[in-house]
Amino acid sequence: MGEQEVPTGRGKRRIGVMGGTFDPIHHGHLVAASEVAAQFHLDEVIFVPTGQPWQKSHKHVSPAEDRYLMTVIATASNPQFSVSRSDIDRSGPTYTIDTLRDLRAIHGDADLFFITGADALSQILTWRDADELFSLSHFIGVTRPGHVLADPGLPEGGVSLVEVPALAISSTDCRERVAQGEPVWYLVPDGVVRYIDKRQLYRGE
Ligand SMILES: Nc1ncnc2c1ncn2[C@@H]1O[C@H](COP(=O)(O)OP(=O)(O)OP(=O)(O)O)[C@@H](O)[C@H]1O
Ligand SMILES: O=C(O)c1ccc[n+]([C@@H]2O[C@H](COP(=O)([O-])O)[C@@H](O)[C@H]2O)c1
Repeated sequence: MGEQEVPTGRGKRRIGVMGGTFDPIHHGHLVAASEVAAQFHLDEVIFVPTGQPWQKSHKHVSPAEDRYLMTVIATASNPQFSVSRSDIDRSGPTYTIDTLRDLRAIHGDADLFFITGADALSQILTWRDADELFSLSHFIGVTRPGHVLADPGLPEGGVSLVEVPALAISSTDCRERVAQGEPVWYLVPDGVVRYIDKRQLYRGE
């Protein structure tokens, strides 16, 4: 495991921000957050489920409350992990610029590190107010099987590229497996398997 040098204020709290639709949250998300927390000496990682992910508006997305609760269940046992309702409680489409402004308002002068997989990172210049994003947070792009990890042209020093253990898991695949009656044990945390079953998520998709 590498140790990462990143620009930061001395003595400031270091907070990772893991945004995602988490429909459902899976071990790929959790391993990415855990690995970045270790490599970047983060004090905590806040998972932020999206409210209305506008770039997924053509797809069916499960109710925000279900995605929030699955994220809480998945992260509950790790004292470094917490979950924010910021995006699901804000009305309208979810933009990371708003997420980061909300977190900055709450966490004062902490250093923020927004974690994205290689696929999300490659799209980042299409995000709302992309130019301003990089003044609010450092960005960390992580490897993801099937995707090329590269700096998509962010301002100098705005992004770090990090290798994390490869888990070829996607939420899409998990949903399809449930719909077809196939197991998702060990792809998602046990409590999330139980929650999907209890709420009958993804059955008719
Ligand atoms: N297996 C994985 N390894 C590394 N990063 C991942 C992995 N799966 C998702 N991510 C990253 O986690 C963040 C949230 O992802 P998201 O909730 O959209 O999951 P997903 O599996 O990509 O979902 P879907 O298949 O529905 O698009 C994104 O930055 C994404 O790139
Ligand atoms: O800000 C934007 O315009 C924007 C566009 C697409 C995705 N994002 C964020 O990227 C993160 C991963 O998104 P997704 O759709 O891959 O689950 C999540 O925090 C989203 O809010 C943000």
